[in-house]
Amino acid sequence: MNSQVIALTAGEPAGIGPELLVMLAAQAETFPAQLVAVADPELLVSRAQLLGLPLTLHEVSPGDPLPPVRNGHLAVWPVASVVPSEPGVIDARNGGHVLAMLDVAIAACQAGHASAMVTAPLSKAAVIEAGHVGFTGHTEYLRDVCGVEEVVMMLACPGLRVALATTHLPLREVADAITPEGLTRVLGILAHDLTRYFGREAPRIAVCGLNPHAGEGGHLGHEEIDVIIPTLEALRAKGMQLEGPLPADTLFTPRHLDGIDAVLAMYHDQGLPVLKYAGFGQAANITLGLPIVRTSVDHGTALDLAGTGRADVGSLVQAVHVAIEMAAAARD
Ligand SMILES: NC(=O)c1ccc[n+]([C@@H]2O[C@H](COP(=O)([O-])OP(=O)(O)OC[C@H]3O[C@@H](n4cnc5c(N)ncnc54)[C@H](O)[C@@H]3O)[C@@H](O)[C@H]2O)c1
Ligand SMILES: N[C@H](C(=O)O)[C@H](O)COP(=O)(O)O
Repeated sequence: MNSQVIALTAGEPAGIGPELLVMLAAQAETFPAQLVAVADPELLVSRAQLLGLPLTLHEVSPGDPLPPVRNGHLAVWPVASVVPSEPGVIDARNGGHVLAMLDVAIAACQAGHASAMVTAPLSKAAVIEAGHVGFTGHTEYLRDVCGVEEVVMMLACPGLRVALATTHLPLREVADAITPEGLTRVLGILAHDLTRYFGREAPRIAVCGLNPHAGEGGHLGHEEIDVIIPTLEALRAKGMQLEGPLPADTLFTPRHLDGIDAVLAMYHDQGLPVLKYAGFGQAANITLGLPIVRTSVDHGTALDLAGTGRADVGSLVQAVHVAIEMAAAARD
């Protein structure tokens, strides 16, 4: 009997999430933990039938005893979808269902029925169109439901960790969102959780500039001089090991990354393209700063692949392994 229980939310019903959960169930015995889907059981069964994959479901409630781990078997905490779902065709009426699965997984982690939650991809648009105006992603939703002021999105693949100073913001709003207070909170959470979950004592963090060539001494933007440099100096004075701000175009080269535990990028598409180029399919998305452990895949709903069986389960496998390692470290 494994002591860890990992709650897996199925994400957008029309996307690849449900079939990735079925693929994961096929290799359940390879994980040193019990996997529990938080999903619509009928949907999982229909995707398994469509792809010709083995699946026996065991419907239970959070806190109930779980069945023995066997390949092709999966425990499920049922959350019914609102309308039946066709692969690749989003129906926003299921947007609330997607959040309901998250709520069940979060509550299970908070109650100690799960050691961690791992999320399959959702469609932000579908959730917003279901009436959840202001929704921007799992990361911010978890922050709000867990009642913390700040969280940090970090994606990690073998050899590289990239965290973000700002997450799901229109590019036009990014510069104004980079403040001394925000950067201080983000760097504090990043350093703290690199130690707590990944054993990096006194972690070294390389920080990107915002502007081309880190502002070129103020000729190509002032955010480095006005905000980033003074914030890093203040944090260095308190003992944090910070490099930069460095020009983002050359920071992601082997010489600069040598000995660095994580890079802090200023915005989503400054850091994530590099990470996904380096490790798409074997990376995990990790939310730092939460009172619970949450990881996710490095990809989206891939509607073009849904129902084809061609989606790669690699990132979900990695996300589960990272969640198991983090939950074990948190328990120590
Ligand atoms: N964790 C999450 O919930 C998450 C993450 C990223 C994007 N999204 C959402 O997903 C939706 C689609 O986003 P997108 O088009 O930018 O990215 P996407 O990752 O869904 O697709 C980008 C490309 O990668 C391919 N791809 C994605 N996952 C794959 C897999 N497992 N195996 C093989 N190929 C794969 C797709 O076929 C597509 O060509 C958006 O609504 C976005 O917000 C959610
Ligand atoms: N920014 C993530 C990515 O590009 O992979 C993705 O949108 C998921 O974010 P959440 O985990 O906050 O939903």
